[in-house]
Amino acid sequence: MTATAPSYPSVVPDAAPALVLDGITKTYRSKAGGVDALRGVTYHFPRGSFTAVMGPSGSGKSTLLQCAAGLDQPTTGVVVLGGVNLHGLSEVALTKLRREEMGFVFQAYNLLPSLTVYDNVALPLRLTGKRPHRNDILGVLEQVGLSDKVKRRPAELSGGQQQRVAIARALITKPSVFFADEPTGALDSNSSRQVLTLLREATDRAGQTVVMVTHDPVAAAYAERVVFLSDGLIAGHLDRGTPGQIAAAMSDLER
Ligand SMILES: Nc1ncnc2c1ncn2[C@@H]1O[C@H](COP(=O)(O)OP(=O)(O)OP(=O)(O)O)[C@@H](O)[C@H]1O
Repeated sequence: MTATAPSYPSVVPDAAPALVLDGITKTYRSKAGGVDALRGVTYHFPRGSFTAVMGPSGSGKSTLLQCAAGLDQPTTGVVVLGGVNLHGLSEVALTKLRREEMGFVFQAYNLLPSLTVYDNVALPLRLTGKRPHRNDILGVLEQVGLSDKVKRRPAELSGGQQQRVAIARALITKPSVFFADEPTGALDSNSSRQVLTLLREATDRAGQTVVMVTHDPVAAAYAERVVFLSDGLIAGHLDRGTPGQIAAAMSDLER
């Protein structure tokens, strides 16, 4: 891939972190025995930061994201998002928090095939009982460069365009934290660059926080910090690394 190096934010992160992981462990139990996917992860994600999470296959990246977003429960430890401790929240309260404060961008775009682009983007507002305003929907679609695709259905779009719809859908609720799991995994370099630039802008312009799991050092270089996981633990971090430096750090981990 040949993405150009991103610029970094002038935003100074607030003192209160957007997201806190405190002593997170996660053990999956199965008939074959337990798997310790996370073995004690403590990390503060500053407000307005863009953090990439990398690590070898099976190191616990997706598990970390799932626990941080309240999609799965840690075995022990605490997740605090925007000052709210997720532990002990009812499923209803957690769903509300997810819909209002979190945006999700996954490798599979998860758009509803029967809805138009416009209605896919309006959906999160409808789910929270808010009336979507046409100008707001058109505004985010313009932001992601899809003003001319409003009436299309997902199957009539390229992968990169579908992912940009998914980002518009995540942007519409103005979430404080974006969780992205391999958001460019299925995209070519040009589409990847567009998607990563949108995530970068969410932090730089709107002060939102992005946590992105990726295998791709070029994608990770859009973040100001890469946190490396190894065997369920944070093994270190790299600030403002180039793709080459990030790839070298990954090779060291995989040795
Ligand atoms: N539902 C599950 N049941 C049992 N074990 C699981 C489950 N989900 C994940 N694991 C195990 O937990 C560990 C961490 O998995 P996880 O998917 O978080 O890793 P990852 O770093 O995201 O991997 P990859 O890069 O391959 O996607 C692995 O050993 C995996 O096999």
